[in-house]
Amino acid sequence: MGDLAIEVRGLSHKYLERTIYSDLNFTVPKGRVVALLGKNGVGKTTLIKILMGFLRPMGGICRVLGQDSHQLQADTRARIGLLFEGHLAYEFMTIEQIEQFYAPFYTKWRKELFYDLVDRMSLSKTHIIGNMSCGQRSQVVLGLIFAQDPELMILDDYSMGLDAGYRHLFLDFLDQFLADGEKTVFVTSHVVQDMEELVDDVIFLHRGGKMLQMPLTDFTQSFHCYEFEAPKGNEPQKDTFIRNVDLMGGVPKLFSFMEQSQMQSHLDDAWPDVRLKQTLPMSLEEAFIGLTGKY
Ligand SMILES: Nc1ncnc2c1ncn2[C@@H]1O[C@H](COP(=O)(O)OP(=O)(O)OP(=O)(O)O)[C@@H](O)[C@H]1O
Repeated sequence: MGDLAIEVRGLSHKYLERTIYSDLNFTVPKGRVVALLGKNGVGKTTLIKILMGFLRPMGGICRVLGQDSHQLQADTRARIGLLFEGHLAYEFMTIEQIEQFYAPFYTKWRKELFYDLVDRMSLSKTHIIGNMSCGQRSQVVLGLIFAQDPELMILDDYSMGLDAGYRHLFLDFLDQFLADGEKTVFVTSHVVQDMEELVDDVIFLHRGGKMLQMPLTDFTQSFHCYEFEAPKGNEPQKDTFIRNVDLMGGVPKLFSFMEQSQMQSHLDDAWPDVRLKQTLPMSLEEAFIGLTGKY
């Protein structure tokens, strides 16, 4: 238990009649980098609200650094660096003022890390945050999070508004932050390709709360994309083993965790006119879409 940064057991939540999760279970061991991936609206931000105690779940257990998430003590919160929807509440402050405002709350405050990131924007320290671009504000927020030197970083869509250069700069900072192997990061992102270098485990969250958690390397090795041929109108459909079928783009493809020979046997039984042609290489983003669908 003491080795878990996040523990979610039997979690359920609803908005009116809409079930977001009915029995969500996963853990984030300390020292791991875990990405929560899912399509728009599956409940990623809701989960982060629950983890931080902003929202009380309707059922189940949610513990963060060993404490119930809706009863997190102030000293536990100070060990968590949170990026929440990329926004800053104190937009009337200047760069200098916000750094001075945050510093006393954190015992391990590292001012130099804040300025290391923020100085790269070549803005005066007296620049008011409310007058910055969306990406510049994100940069300030990220600087504030790194300066906290948190044990656990929870990042809800860190890429918001950052251009490709600043996004990669952030990833470099994150790499340094992770260097001692003791920090934990729980991240949601729509920039799936960034996750390839960064994360140890992925959690795919689907609509209605079904999920799949596995080491990223297991996912990339075991999830396959097959080109197939089938008589028109007799293409295979999704089932337990066929996770998705894509007929757009000229090359008909199906996606599955099954090896090619097993999948061909399955097709022989279920779709006798369908023949697999070859395994196609996939980027992580293509695999994500293959698993979750385009829409
Ligand atoms: N306070 C609320 N009241 C009613 N419905 C809500 C509320 N907050 C979120 N929802 C709905 O719950 C679902 C999950 O929302 P959430 O913001 O957690 O999704 P998400 O996975 O973070 O999406 P995105 O990737 O677009 O940021 C959405 O359908 C959303 O419309």
